[in-house]
Amino acid sequence: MARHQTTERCPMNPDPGIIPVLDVTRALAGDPAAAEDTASLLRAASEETGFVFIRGHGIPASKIAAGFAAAEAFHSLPAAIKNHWPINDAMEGYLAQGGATFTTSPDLSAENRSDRNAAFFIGDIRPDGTIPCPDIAELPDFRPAISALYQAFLTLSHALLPLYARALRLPSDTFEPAFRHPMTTLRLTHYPPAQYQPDEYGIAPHVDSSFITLLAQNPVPGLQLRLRDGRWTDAPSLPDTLLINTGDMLRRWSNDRFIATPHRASNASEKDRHAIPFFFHPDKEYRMTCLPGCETPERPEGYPPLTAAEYMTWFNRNNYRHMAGKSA
Ligand SMILES: O=C(O)CCC(=O)C(=O)O
Ligand SMILES: [Fe+2]
Repeated sequence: MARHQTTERCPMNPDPGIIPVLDVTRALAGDPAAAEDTASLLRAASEETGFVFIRGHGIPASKIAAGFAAAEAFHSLPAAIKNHWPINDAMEGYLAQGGATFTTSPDLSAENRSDRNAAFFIGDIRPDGTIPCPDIAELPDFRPAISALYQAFLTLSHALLPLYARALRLPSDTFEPAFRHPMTTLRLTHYPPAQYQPDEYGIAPHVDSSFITLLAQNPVPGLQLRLRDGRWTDAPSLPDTLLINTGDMLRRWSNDRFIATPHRASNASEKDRHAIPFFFHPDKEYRMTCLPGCETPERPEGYPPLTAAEYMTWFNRNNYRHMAGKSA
């Protein structure tokens, strides 16, 4: 089997080459040489860009299309129906436009306007293995389509863990004990066409709390990343790929070796933008202590050990208005 792998330039990106495109087909099929090559490309992407498109991820296009169809149908329902599942303290349910503004850090989000998106959040898998996606009488396809997509994202996230371990030059099974009952959220986000005011966004600048986030986008682009030099650049919606980014937990756990790149999204088009991110976090009680090899003389250990749950409490309090002042 050929060992050589390349990252492609991204043809639709106005700043070409910023987000590498990585074909993970052979690595996920278990070819060890391909896994090493893929891991080293993932290392470069995680150290420099924090975002990478992946191809060959194995999730059928039809499953993703069915997920988007279900998400679009949900967001088209009357508000009175959507509000049957109001967002709760576990961050599950429907958050209408106006409910959230990301304020992760003042240098990312000094403004105070509400984000111009509406979102439906499906949270952690229950102890009996159920995906907590409601049955919606008006939309019989909703639960099956969304549960299937959730499951596919979860399976893929687990499959990527050995590559992330190798990318950090650690044994392939390093992350297994941390992801036995991962905290996971699937978010169905709708960015309607809108006239944006200055300092107003579809989703304001932020970093994700996750270990990694997997993102599916409909064909309407709108995501932007802040590069290391401070410039913002557009990310395209690239067909047949998923976009993966490093979240803040992996950044912290790797002692800043892998970067969590600030990003934001808006919809300046006349079409509806839909995005479906899947946030993959370690087990609640798993204590993240600086990963081996991430402590160097130039970069001495900077972060005290913290459980994933402790981190999430901090993150949610700082990022969602309805959680302000609440304890976990
Ligand atoms: O809409 C997008 O493309 C990205 C959304 C995002 O960054 C998020 O939900 O955390
Ligand atoms: Fe994000």
